[in-house]
Amino acid sequence: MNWFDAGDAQLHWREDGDPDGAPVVFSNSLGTDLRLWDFVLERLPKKGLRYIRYDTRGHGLSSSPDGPYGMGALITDTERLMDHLELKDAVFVGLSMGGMIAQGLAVKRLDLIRGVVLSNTGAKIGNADMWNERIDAVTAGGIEAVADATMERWFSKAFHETAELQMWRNMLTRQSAEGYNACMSAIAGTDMITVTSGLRLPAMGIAGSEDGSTPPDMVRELMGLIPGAGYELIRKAGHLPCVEQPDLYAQHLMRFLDSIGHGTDG
Ligand SMILES: O=C(O)CCC(=O)CC(=O)O
Repeated sequence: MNWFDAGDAQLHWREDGDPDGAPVVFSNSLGTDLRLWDFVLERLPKKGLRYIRYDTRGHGLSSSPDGPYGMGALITDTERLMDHLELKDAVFVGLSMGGMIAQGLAVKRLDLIRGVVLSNTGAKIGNADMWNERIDAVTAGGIEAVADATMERWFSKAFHETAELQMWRNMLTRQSAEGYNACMSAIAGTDMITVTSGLRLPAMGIAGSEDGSTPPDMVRELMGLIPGAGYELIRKAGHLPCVEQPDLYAQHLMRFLDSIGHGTDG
């Protein structure tokens, strides 16, 4: 178990794979912790690549400083963790909120980032009314109050028939309500359209055909901002295709890494 003091937040992080390998950093979505990536990591090679993941502040085992947060704080946490671990030229895989962190970090510290996978995310997600409504609901009734609706957005119809759904619902409802709300404020205040349009780096988007949070059109539009970016649509998956379709997710990720020689170019 690893714990890093990022200043006003303490971050829980984990490392897998080859300690001497090329770094791949994973960043989670709202309401999840670093276990989000378990199924994908099981399918990735043990040699040549070093996998780093962490719990965003307000989530998992990381601390939950008083909110609201700005996206800048979430980006700075990640920057500090990567500096602490002396990571350079990493491929950064960010899902939803994690994808916003990826965009901001690439704009701020391109030296840290060799390429980005922007999964189930956008340059801007939702609008102020939508986020304020959800923050109010959680303030009044806790995360439980929004959990069923969230499962509808996160997972495909078929996944709702599985017993596993309850596990992910538990992950959501066991997050800190204060941390969850504080991160919603960060997303609500984020619009990356202008800055992401200036990014020039290898990039791939991943969307889920049944994503009720960040639908395929939103991801396609985002990838249209970055010249040369790839785009993959994963069918039979909602907002978390790394959970529902980990084989395909790992295959797309490996294809992207291979296409830029990450982990194979010495
Ligand atoms: O998943 C995220 O990081 C933000 C997008 C969202 O609202 C997810 C959800 O529907 O709960």
